[in-house]
Amino acid sequence: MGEAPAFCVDNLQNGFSNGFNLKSEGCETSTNVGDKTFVIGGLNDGSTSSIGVQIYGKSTGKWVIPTVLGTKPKPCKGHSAVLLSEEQILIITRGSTPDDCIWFLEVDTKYVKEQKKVLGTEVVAWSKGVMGEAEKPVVISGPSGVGKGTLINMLMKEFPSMFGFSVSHTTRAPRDKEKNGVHYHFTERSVMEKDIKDGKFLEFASVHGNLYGTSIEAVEAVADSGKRCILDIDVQGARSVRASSLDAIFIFICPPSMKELEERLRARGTETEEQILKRLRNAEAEIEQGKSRGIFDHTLYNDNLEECYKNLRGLLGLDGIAPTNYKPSPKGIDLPLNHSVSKIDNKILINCETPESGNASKNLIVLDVSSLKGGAPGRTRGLNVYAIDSFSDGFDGVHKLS
Ligand SMILES: Nc1ncnc2c1ncn2[C@@H]1O[C@H](COP(=O)(O)OP(=O)(O)OP(=O)(O)O)[C@@H](O)[C@H]1O
Ligand SMILES: Nc1nc2c(ncn2[C@@H]2O[C@H](COP(=O)(O)O)[C@@H](O)[C@H]2O)c(=O)[nH]1
Repeated sequence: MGEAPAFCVDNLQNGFSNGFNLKSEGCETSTNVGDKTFVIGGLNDGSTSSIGVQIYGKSTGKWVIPTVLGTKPKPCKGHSAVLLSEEQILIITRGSTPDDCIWFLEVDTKYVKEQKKVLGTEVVAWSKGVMGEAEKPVVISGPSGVGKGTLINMLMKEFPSMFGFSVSHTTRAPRDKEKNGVHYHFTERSVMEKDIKDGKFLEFASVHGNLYGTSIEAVEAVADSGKRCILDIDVQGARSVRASSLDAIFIFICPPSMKELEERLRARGTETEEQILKRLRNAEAEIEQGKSRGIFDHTLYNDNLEECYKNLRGLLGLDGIAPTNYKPSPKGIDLPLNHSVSKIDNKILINCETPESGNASKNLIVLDVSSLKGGAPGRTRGLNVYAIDSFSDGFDGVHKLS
């Protein structure tokens, strides 16, 4: 802390960043946000550069290396940075795949502010941009044995290309037939506690004597596959996610009675007598919290399984949708290496040059950021992209890319 970073460009204090907070040449950019300058970029190995973040305090005259949360962009051939608001910087990477070129660096969002308090350091958070109106994640909660897993399996079986499961971490021992990385990431408590401390979890809770948690990576992996994320978490976890910026639908599954819940837990045969009694004791409090206001958008009673599943399908807007007709949303934009970036209101204009028979023909890609949703931890949804073709030879037409 305090020393200028190795990749620092000259003259930062003398106006390195231009008046539009936009710079697209070289392997690093600098963006002014309030009295801080965010220098993004880094060490260049000749062909690609890895994206690091350093903060220069204009009033303190000191450099700070922040805690960086979320998965950062892969090494690329440079990037452009555009200040969207006092909260976030849009990063467009060069030489990346179409699904990996639009990123957001959150510098002062609600999530970043909270994490600054928790971690006691400067914090920034990466969130990848997702094209189009990706559907909200679905949080399913309810007492142990109520049938959450059964209902989720039915959804995933009927709509395999639509839903993806957020694989949680847990310190509990695997049951017969449970596979590491599929049902859970089974982990040591000390490892999980360190990862929690390092900000890798969207939420975590102590449930029935073990630690359970949803990693940011688990949710991002599903979003990256173009699928709608389903989380199976307890009520404490649901409350934490509700307080986060993950804009989700929250559904509480309620048993028809405690007697029926006990019978289901016993019939499942996966817990010892002591564990069954502990889960039943906890169930009463969970049901009470589940019914209280403020966490859940919907409650479904799982008495008859088929009926409950039909209601769940209805809630998620799946009635009348043929599973085979579902196509994951478009993945991204194919940007040429040479492009320049500018901003007008909520539109980011990307000028792409393609040399054709001696004449440079230009295409303009318009990135509409007026309807962004979600953000770190997780993905930023709602990016819309339009292309305007060959405007050097005259207007050729507009077409929507997402
Ligand atoms: N409507 C239902 N009627 C009868 N049995 C059911 C019903 N729904 C689920 N079950 C059965 O109840 C048992 C518990 O279901 P499941 O494992 O899906 O619960 P869960 O809520 O995911 O539990 P946990 O939170 O412990 O993972 C399973 O054996 C399942 O087959
Ligand atoms: N807060 C969280 N709760 C979770 C998560 N993953 C699962 N769970 C909940 O734990 C109980 C017990 O699950 P089991 O597999 O041991 O029967 C159940 O209510 C789950 O919903 C998580 O990541 N975070």
